[in-house]
Amino acid sequence: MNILSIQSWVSYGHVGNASAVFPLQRMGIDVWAINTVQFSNHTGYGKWTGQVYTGENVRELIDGIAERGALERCNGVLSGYMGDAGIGESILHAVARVREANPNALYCCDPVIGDVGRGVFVRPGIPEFMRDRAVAAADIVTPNQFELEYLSGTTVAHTADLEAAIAAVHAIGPKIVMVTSVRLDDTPDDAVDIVVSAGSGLMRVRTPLLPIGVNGAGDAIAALFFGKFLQEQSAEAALAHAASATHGLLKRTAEAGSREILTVGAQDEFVSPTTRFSVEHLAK
Ligand SMILES: Nc1ncnc2c1ncn2[C@@H]1O[C@H](COP(=O)(O)OP(=O)(O)O)[C@@H](O)[C@H]1O
Ligand SMILES: Cc1ncc(COP(=O)(O)O)c(C=O)c1O
Repeated sequence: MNILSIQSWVSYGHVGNASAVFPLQRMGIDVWAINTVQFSNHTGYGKWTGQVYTGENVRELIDGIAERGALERCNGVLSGYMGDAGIGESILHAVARVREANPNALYCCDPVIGDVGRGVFVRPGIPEFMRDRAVAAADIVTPNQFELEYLSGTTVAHTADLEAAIAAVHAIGPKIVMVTSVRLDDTPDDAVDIVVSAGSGLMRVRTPLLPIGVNGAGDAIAALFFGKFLQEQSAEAALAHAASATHGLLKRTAEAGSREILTVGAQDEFVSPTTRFSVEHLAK
């Protein structure tokens, strides 16, 4: 199994490819990583050093891999934090080239735009590119609740709003939608939900809310979901695994009092999560 993963790189800590690549490798998946930026650390610290790559930089790596004749063995493309809107076209170029070489390959787009606490944290043009181009090309999308509201142009407070917003995203193209960090008006104060729609009703995993705020969990959960989906061809199995593994990772991170997620220290969670949460099928 091979995944082409196009997202950010940080030297210190774990977001983007530095959060996604190792969990996938630990699951036995080979990852061909292309970095959209190389930063010292994630932008949640407020300060960082490093470079944002151009669309051309990203494109030449894709074309270089294609020249090796490898794309027919690529099972999926995963994209995340873009750095600059100009990189978007190169990601779609990658998706087109991979689909040409392997018509069964899937594209999973994590539409990294922002979150409830920080608002939009990407450069101008990226939110619009995600909404108008990337999501339309994707088979699977993994927005958090804030990003779901942006993509659907709606506000999500009740279950009916969530259903309508997810339906609006399906209408753009993706057959599978995973919404992370779902907190509705009836969500218990001590819980956080992950909701997946794969065509026939909503599936939900509810986990305890931990007393931490970290970056990179969204990148990990998208990778875990996509990897498991490609391995098992089951959205339910992918949801159960991704939610359980991410919870295990964050529980260990909270216990250690770490500002960075314990991608290496908690690696067993990516294979055998300590607590396996079950999937509920929500009634219509
Ligand atoms: N404080 C927390 N307590 C429990 N789970 C969390 C917490 N923060 C994140 N998670 C888990 O990680 C998932 C992804 O995190 P999220 O913050 O939504 O990612 P993103 O980076 O895309 O905003 C959430 O759906 C949830 O399962
Ligand atoms: C460089 C970089 N990549 C990716 C992300 C996305 O992180 P998260 O998984 O928390 O959405 C961030 C968020 O700050 C970032 O700074």
